[in-house]
Amino acid sequence: MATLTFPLNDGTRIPALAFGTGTALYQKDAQHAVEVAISSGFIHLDGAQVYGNEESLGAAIAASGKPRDSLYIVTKLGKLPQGQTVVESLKESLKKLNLDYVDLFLIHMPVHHEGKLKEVWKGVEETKTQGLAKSIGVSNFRVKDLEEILSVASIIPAVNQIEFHPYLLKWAEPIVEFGKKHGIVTSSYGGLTPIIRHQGGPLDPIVASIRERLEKSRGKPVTESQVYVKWILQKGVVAITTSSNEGRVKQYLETSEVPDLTPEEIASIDNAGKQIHKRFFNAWLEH
Ligand SMILES: NC(=O)C1=CN([C@@H]2O[C@H](COP(=O)(O)OP(=O)(O)OC[C@H]3O[C@@H](n4cnc5c(N)ncnc54)[C@H](O)[C@@H]3O)[C@@H](O)[C@H]2O)C=CC1
Ligand SMILES: O=CCc1c[nH]c2ccccc12
Repeated sequence: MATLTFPLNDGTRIPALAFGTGTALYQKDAQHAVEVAISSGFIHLDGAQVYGNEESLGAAIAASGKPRDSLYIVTKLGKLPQGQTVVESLKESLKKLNLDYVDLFLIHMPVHHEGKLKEVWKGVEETKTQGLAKSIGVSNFRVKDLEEILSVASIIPAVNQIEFHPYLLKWAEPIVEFGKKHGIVTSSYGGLTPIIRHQGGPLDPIVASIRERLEKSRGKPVTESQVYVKWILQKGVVAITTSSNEGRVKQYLETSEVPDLTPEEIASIDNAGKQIHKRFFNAWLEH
């Protein structure tokens, strides 16, 4: 089955389902997990400087034997050491990844660059101009952070990666809508939170019944995690998940075979999700 992709504002396309490397499951060594993900069919791999495992991501890419242009590799800029430029920082990452370019380069967190965000964005633009990154974007940006860089941007960010699940929808929806207005695709992490980090909430019976309906319609097993991934994708949001369990890796990819949720089902998840506000990453975003 063809990989679902979303168009970006720079003419490229981003694969809608991604495998993440920023988890305590792998810590400094994501090589095995990424090898399993690639051999299972993932092409979009989400890395970051702060994960401290770019070498192992690079080793898995090399071991896969896949042509470079068949994979979609992301890394994120961490705090910049005094005196280092953004271009120099990405070059260091590329060395660790053993790559000539990344497909997408993101500012990981605006709080890493207090008072210097505009300057840093200009540096990120330079990485694209030099061909070190095909696309550029941001992560954990609120509307006010996006507005700050848009005020100086020659290149509009292509992507904003944020925590996104129904229990954070009230917070995230205005960011997604702002992104749509400005041609910025939202990418999500933490999407399985209602299953793995906040069970027992109002979504549980609703998603259980949607899962059952989809399973009957598909004629093959459907899991609740696939329902959440479907919900994310049908909102036009990229879904980043991860697992060291091969069965779950394959299950994420099989989401493409699951029938669509109806507009009513999506609305029922939205409404139940909005009854609660839960954030599990980057607590500073609450302030
Ligand atoms: N930009 C940022 O600040 C952040 C980015 N990320 C990126 O997102 C990636 C995905 O991370 P998460 O959001 O934590 O992913 P997630 O919310 O999809 O959770 C993944 C975890 O859930 C487990 N899981 C999956 N299905 C399950 C099930 N049915 N029952 C029980 N457990 C199940 C997996 O084995 C894995 O441990 C990271 O690896 C990283 O690349 C993550 C956090 C912050
Ligand atoms: O990307 C966000 C979550 C994360 C995973 N590992 C680290 C290490 C340092 C900062 C954030 C994270």
